[in-house]
Amino acid sequence: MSGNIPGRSSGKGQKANGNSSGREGNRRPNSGKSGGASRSQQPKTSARTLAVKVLSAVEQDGAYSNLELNRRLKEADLSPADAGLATELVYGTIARLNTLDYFLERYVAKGVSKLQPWVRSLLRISVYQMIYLDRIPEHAVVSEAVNLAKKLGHQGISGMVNGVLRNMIRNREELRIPEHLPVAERISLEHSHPLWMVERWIAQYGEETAEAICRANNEPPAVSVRVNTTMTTREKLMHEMTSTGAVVEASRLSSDGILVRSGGNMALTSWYRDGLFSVQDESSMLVAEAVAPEVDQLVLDCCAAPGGKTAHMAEKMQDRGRIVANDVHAHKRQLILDQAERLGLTCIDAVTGDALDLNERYPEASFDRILLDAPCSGLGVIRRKPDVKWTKTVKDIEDIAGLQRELLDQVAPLLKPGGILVYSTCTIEPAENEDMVAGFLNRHPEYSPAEASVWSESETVNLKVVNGGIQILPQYAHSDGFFIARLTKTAE
Ligand SMILES: C[S@@+](CC[C@H](N)C(=O)[O-])C[C@H]1O[C@@H](n2cnc3c(N)ncnc32)[C@H](O)[C@@H]1O
Repeated sequence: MSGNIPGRSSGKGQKANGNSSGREGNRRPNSGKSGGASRSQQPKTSARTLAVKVLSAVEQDGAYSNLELNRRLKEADLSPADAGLATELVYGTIARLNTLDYFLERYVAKGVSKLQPWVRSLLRISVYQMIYLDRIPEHAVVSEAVNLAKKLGHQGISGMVNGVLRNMIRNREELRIPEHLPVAERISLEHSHPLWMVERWIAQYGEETAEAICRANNEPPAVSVRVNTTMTTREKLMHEMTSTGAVVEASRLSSDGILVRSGGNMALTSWYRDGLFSVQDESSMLVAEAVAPEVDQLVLDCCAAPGGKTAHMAEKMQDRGRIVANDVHAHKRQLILDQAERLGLTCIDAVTGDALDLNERYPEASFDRILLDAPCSGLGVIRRKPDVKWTKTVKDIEDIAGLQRELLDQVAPLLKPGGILVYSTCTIEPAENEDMVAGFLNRHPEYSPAEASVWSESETVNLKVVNGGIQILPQYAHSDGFFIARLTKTAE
């Protein structure tokens, strides 16, 4: 027998029903002051019922877990603690899916895949609580599951659920990953990632780094905010936050970033409403730092929505100059405009169109800076979006790399000689990152890596810069996995 399955640190040792979702950041729903003004009557549903319904909809209807969860939380009017538990159960169960099924498979006579989706979800959330949330007593897990099975199904199903869970508790010693598995299989089960992904990362990064990536992907993401430097300074804002009891520290990655160790849901604060900051991951803040736009410059943001990095660049330009913020989806234009308005930024011109056609809309050598924050496989943000692990395929990576290559080629002529082109992704896949940039530099001899001094202010100084690019892995600074390359066009 090998060692215990690593538990989620956020879940261990907290009070039952504590708001422990741990997955903070911009997707955490209904935490902080939420919960509804009047909960004098019984809530319409329980945390576990809600979690089962969300997970079943994700599996059966292909619903997005965050959207489905937010929608149901809004309808349900749960207490903040129960909303936190429902959130933890949904994201935790998705994050640990293959490991939970591995254990369940031995105890479900007809096989996990033959169960009705809601029964499968109920068993999964129950085993998740047993293994990863030791604050909830096992007898409570079983009785909650049995009651829920009676409510949603019938006597036969509740009997089966009772039998499976009690049997697992009786044989708790067996809820371990066996020793002597091939290394990729062990990592896949211990850290709950698909085998193909683990094998791919071992081939690309080696065993030790691949395991560290997988381990980091199960950590709760940190909460960080980016100061709107057109309105205040990091020091002033940190001082204000601290004076209200929040625990904050300066980001060591970005000079505009603040890490919020505790302080509730930042998106519900008056500072956020008044535009003093935006909620953003630290790695992602480094993208605008790499662009380093200057006052009065003309900047093109090719794939801009929802506009986080556009706004950061506008702040860096002290809102002077012009940023063309383009996105292919018409409905996302409003997201960019809303951000700009909240942050009091007026230099952003939000436009709709395919970035592959930008070179038909603008003359060659128009822009001082170009940002291509490309659509990507998203394998750097698994902590925030665990579904990505189970939905992405090798084919998706190949397809998106094809689009990235075309996008780069199409926007390249639009940069002025001497200008800066930044290419970034929130993935850790070399085919979309360093290999993509190496290929681009081969096809475009007019481009070369730009000087890398922009990185020297931050902790990224220790990262290897290859072809003008840095690869941040999620375990380096406990921020999102990101790739950022900074290229320049020579005069000819
Ligand atoms: C990684 S996100 C950009 C995030 C954004 N830079 C930010 O910081 O908020 C990629 C964006 O590319 C857009 N997109 C995808 N394909 C595109 C295309 N062919 N042309 C323009 N935008 C595209 C998507 O709608 C998505 O909003």
